[in-house]
Amino acid sequence: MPFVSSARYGKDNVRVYKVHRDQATGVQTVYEMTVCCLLEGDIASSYTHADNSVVVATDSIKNTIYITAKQSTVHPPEVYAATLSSHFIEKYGHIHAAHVKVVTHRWTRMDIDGTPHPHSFLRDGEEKRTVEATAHRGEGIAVDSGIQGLTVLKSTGSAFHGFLRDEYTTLPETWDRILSTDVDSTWKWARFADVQAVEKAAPQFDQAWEAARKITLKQFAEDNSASVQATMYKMCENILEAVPGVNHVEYSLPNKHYFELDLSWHKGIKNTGKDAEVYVPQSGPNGLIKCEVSRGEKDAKPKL
Ligand SMILES: O=c1[nH]c(=O)c2[nH]c(=O)[nH]c2[nH]1
Repeated sequence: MPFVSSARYGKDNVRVYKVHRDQATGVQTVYEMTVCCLLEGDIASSYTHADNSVVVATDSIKNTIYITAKQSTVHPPEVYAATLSSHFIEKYGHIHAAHVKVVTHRWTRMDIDGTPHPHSFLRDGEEKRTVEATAHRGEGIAVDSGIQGLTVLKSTGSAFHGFLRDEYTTLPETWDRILSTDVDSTWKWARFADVQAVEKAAPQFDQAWEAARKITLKQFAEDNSASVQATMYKMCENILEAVPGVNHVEYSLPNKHYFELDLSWHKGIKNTGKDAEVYVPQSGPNGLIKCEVSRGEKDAKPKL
C-alpha cells in the first residue's frame, strides 16, 4: 500500500502591509511583506480519505497571517514569523510543525532636502530581507534569517587561475576579471525554546542583519578575490565571528559572467586583455557556488 510519506500545505504569496504611526512625532514607518505559511501534522487522511476535518483551510491560515500582523509586532520579522508559526502548533493539537517564510520588501525613508521625510518611502532595489521560522512541537523554534537579491559587481580585484585543467577545459586563466553576483545569504540561529525566547533576542536580529549586510559588501569590495568560493568563505567566517547567536552561515552565489568582446574585425579596434572596456553581460549560463560554514570543528559536523 502506498502511504503519504511527507505532506505540508498552507497559503503562499500572502501580501501584508503594516504601518506604524508614532503619535508623539507624527513619523510613520511602513513594512511590506510576502508571507508563506505551511502546516505539517496528522493530515494524511485529508489526502488519502478526503477527510477535510483535519484541514485548517488555507483561507483561515491567510486570515491568521493578517490577524497576527495586527495583534503582534511585524518587526523584527523574526519575531513575527516565530509568533505566527508557534500559533498554529499551540492552537491545533494535530498540527506538529508550522513553516513560516517572511520576505520583507524595501521601503526606505525618503530624504528630502537633507531631512528624513515622515511618511514617504522609496524602493531602493529588489534586495529582500528573509526569515524562515519553523515551530516544531517539542523541539522549539528554528529561525533562519537572510538576505536575497542583493546585486553587486566589482570591475576589478577578482582573479581565477590555477583551476584543474584537462581535456574538458577551454577557460583561460585570468588575473583580472569582472565579478558580479546576486547575494543570497542565510544565517541560522541556535534553536529558540519558545516565542518568549525569540522576543528576548529581538534586538539581535536587526544587528545581525546589519552586520551580515555590511560584511558581505565589505568583503566583496575589499577582498582580492581568488574565486567566488574563497571570497564567500571569508564572508561566512566574519559573520560567525560577528554574531554569537548564529551557528551556521550559508551563501548561494551565482557567478554572473561578463564576456570580453573582440572588436579587432572593425578597423583593428583593441578591446581585449588590458584594452578591454566594452563587455557582453551574460544572462546565462551562470556559475552557481554554494556553501555552508558552521561554528566548531570539522569532524563535529557530518552534513557537507
Ligand atoms: O570563482 C569561480 N569559481 C569557479 O568554480 C569557477 N568556474 C569557472 O568557470 N569560473 C569560476 N569562477
